[in-house]
Amino acid sequence: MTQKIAVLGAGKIGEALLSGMIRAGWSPSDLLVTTRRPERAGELLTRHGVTAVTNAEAAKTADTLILAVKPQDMAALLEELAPHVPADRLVISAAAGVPTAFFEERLAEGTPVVRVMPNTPVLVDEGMSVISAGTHATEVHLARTEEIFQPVGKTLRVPESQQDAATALSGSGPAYFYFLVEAMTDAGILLGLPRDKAHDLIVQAAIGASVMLRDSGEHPVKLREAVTSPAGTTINAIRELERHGVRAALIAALEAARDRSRELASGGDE
Ligand SMILES: NC(=O)C1=CN([C@@H]2O[C@H](COP(=O)(O)OP(=O)(O)OC[C@H]3O[C@@H](n4cnc5c(N)ncnc54)[C@H](O)[C@@H]3O)[C@@H](O)[C@H]2O)C=CC1
Ligand SMILES: O=C(O)[C@@H]1CCC=N1
Repeated sequence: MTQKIAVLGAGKIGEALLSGMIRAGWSPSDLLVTTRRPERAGELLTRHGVTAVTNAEAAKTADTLILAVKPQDMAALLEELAPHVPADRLVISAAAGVPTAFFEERLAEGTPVVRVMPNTPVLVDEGMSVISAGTHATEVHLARTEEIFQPVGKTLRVPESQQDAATALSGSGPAYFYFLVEAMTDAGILLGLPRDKAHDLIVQAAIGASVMLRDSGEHPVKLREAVTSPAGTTINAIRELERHGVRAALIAALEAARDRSRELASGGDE
């Protein structure tokens, strides 16, 4: 069997994965992409040297298919693919919400399906890809999936019942941090700093805090306490964050993301 990998629906996350696989040493000649628009196929060829084919050709020639279209487009893609996917192909879905059963019902009996929730930091090899096996996916299929996703960050296996929560925390997670940086940069403007300086200060605080969280082994409460001097500046800010219900807002926000992931289980409602 060929060892080709095809990314079907090479948009933001599909291209991020593609670039990661090339950085990790996959030869562009062993990779295929499918796109809806010919201009997009041209862009991917120029940027990554990867050839675009039709979905049917990808299904016939690649041993691993990574489906990276929107949940709302997944039913149509599967309808197009199903007649061409032999049951020995590994089908990996990166779509939010859509359960492995959705694919299994539409593909040949016995097709191994793995559900993965990556996030955009795969672009800088700092992604997190949360992985769950479908009914027919074995250790071999999970290991193959990890081989693809580990070079672009970390991987974590979870039972599929935890994927909607993982999507809310990890798939969407980077967006919350960008939102916070944006809001804190606005605060810097209010305090009279030029925007570029405010941005640099907040980004470096975020990087420093992230590295300490990752490398110190300390609980975040301990790290925050070390910043919070008695009768100092930080505690005044923390009091305002608590007064404005930021903790509750974050809990509600992630719950809403989890709920949307659940709604997308049937391929979404557009
Ligand atoms: N953007 C993100 O941070 C993450 C996205 N995802 C998932 O990845 C999937 C894609 O999301 P994005 O990359 O953000 O969306 P996107 O809209 O950038 O990419 C989807 C691509 O699929 C193409 N497409 C649609 N139908 C097609 C078909 N039948 N054949 C070939 N190409 C087709 C579209 O033209 C588009 O380029 C979604 O299911 C999303 O839930 C998962 C984790 C993170
Ligand atoms: O917003 C979304 O639906 C996708 C899935 C996780 C991150 N982006």
